[in-house]
Amino acid sequence: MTHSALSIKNLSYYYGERCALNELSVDIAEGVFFGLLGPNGAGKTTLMSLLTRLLKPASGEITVFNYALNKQANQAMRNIGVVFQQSTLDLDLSVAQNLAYHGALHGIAPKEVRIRIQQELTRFDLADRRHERVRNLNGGHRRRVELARALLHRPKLLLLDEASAGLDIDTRASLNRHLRHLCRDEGIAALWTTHLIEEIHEDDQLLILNGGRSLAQGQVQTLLSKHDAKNLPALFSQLTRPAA
Ligand SMILES: Nc1ncnc2c1ncn2[C@@H]1O[C@H](COP(=O)(O)OP(=O)(O)OP(=O)(O)O)[C@@H](O)[C@H]1O
Repeated sequence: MTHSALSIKNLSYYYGERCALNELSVDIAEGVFFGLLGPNGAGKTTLMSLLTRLLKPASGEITVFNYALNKQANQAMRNIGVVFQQSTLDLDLSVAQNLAYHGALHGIAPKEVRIRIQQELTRFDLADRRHERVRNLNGGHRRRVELARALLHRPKLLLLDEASAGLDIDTRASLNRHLRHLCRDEGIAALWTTHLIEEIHEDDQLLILNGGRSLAQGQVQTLLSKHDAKNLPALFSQLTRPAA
């Protein structure tokens, strides 16, 4: 039986009068790579901020592995790993130091932290860079360090806000592939937000968000048949085109 990793029900958020998210509902099962596609201003970062408790919803419910985010925040947050749009690495610390701080923040014993750092850096092909300052790494390697850090406390749900922003095409594709393997091989659920259509595949689960509203949700192939669209770019422009 598959379990729900993330359940969002009727979630709304306002900046003053401006509605940034309007009654959004989403369900993501464990082990699923879930794409969230939306143009600039769609509400992607607002959603990420609500999911990580940086913002408080105006209304609605968020549940992570059956823990209500507002009432059982510690249990819910323990299951979440995050990669924000803007890098949050300390450039003057080494790769290993950045990860060690994260481990300490999560209350993991130092010996165990050292073991996990080695495991995660090996997974991302960065073991030989562990003592290097983050400042000396290129953009793709920095992103991999952020992913390694996000996984250090062994979360079962990863939230990635435009994690591939600013990377070249090959590095973006490799990061995207890596995430898909994590979902498939380790049962981790990932919410991958992007405004780049090519990062979404035809067998992915997808939410198209625009103006804070869900325009479509489901498996891409099913959505294409339902809306009689020949491919995802066509569907996206059909759904997001302003009314004449
Ligand atoms: N701090 C803020 N104050 C007022 N309005 C805001 C604020 N942050 C975002 N908004 C507005 O809320 C809406 C959703 O913005 P959000 O940043 O969540 O979208 P996004 O999909 O992440 O966009 P992008 O792809 O450009 O990062 C937009 O209309 C935006 O202008």
